[in-house]
Amino acid sequence: MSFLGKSYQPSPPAEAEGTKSPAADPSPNLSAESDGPVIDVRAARAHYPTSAGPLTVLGGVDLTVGRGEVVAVIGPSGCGKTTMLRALQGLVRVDAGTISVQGRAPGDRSGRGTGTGTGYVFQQPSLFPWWSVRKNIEFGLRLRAHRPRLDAAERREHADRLLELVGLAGFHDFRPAALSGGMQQRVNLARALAVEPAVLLLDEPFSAVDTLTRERLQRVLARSLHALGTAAVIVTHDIREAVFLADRVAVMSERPGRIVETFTVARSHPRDEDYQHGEELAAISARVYHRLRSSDEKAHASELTSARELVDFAGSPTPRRDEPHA
Ligand SMILES: Nc1ncnc2c1ncn2[C@@H]1O[C@H](COP(=O)(O)OP(=O)(O)OP(=O)(O)O)[C@@H](O)[C@H]1O
Repeated sequence: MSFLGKSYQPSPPAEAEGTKSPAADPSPNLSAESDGPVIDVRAARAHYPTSAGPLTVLGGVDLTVGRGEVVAVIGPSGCGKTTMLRALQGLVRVDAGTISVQGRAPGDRSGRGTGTGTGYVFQQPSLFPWWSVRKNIEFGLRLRAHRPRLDAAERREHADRLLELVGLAGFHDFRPAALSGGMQQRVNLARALAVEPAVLLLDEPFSAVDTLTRERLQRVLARSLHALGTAAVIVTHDIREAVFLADRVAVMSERPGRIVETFTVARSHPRDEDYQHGEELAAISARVYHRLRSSDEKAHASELTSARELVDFAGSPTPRRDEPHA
């Protein structure tokens, strides 16, 4: 895959690096398991215990994500998007239904000790402030438990290539505090990608930056995922962001959340700035918007009815004693 004038390739399977056979320890990106979906969620229900009793948050979520596929999840605030990502990490247990990530239970680190090959990027970058940018990324490389160990020179080279991939070539010696929020989020992304996860989970990753930086980061993310063949689930409130990044946009209902409709974004990658501001993206975004709006209206229909009744009631003049009753 050509990148910024150079060639970036994910690590070859273990055999090519001369240590283990790929069958014994396959790459998450290139494994023999790759026929099935990387994420398979079926009728998943989950709740949080609260002082007022159990709060059902996931109301039967169905979601599949194929190898290298990017799915954006969009839905009203509080509908359970973050909870779904937490369930994919094994941090929230489902009461009913099933979730598998790379054919295993979420968070299952048994077996080959490879984990589920899942990476995370959250709203706020979580970099080690006392380390340089390069060292932060090298930390991600050390987490590649399923890979042959890299020596110091290889780690450095990998880190620099990842920095180049996210458009930060030359910033390797900077400390995070010397970078803008958007640049820090790029480093965060590079560190998450360094693990070479089969799937990256992103929770509103760009909501803390200004519009132009956000759009730049969206392009960086889109081309990085595409270059590495990494599948991703991205939770966002921004419809255009969802459409720009995703192969499919899944719309979630009000809590208890479930996927009520999925839109396919047929446009191939790489997607550029023209696409980001073009009519095609606007048209799909409008369809997603209308779907969100119609489920919002349905969810609030009873509220609206009561509000209307209230207005009717308040609006109807109270008969005065001296007025004749109708
Ligand atoms: N640890 C918890 N204990 C109890 N309730 C929780 C907990 N975490 C979240 N909730 C509740 O679960 C519901 C779903 O929360 P979640 O964060 O998954 O929603 P969301 O769709 O990601 O929201 P937003 O878009 O606002 O970030 C909310 O009503 C929230 O108050």
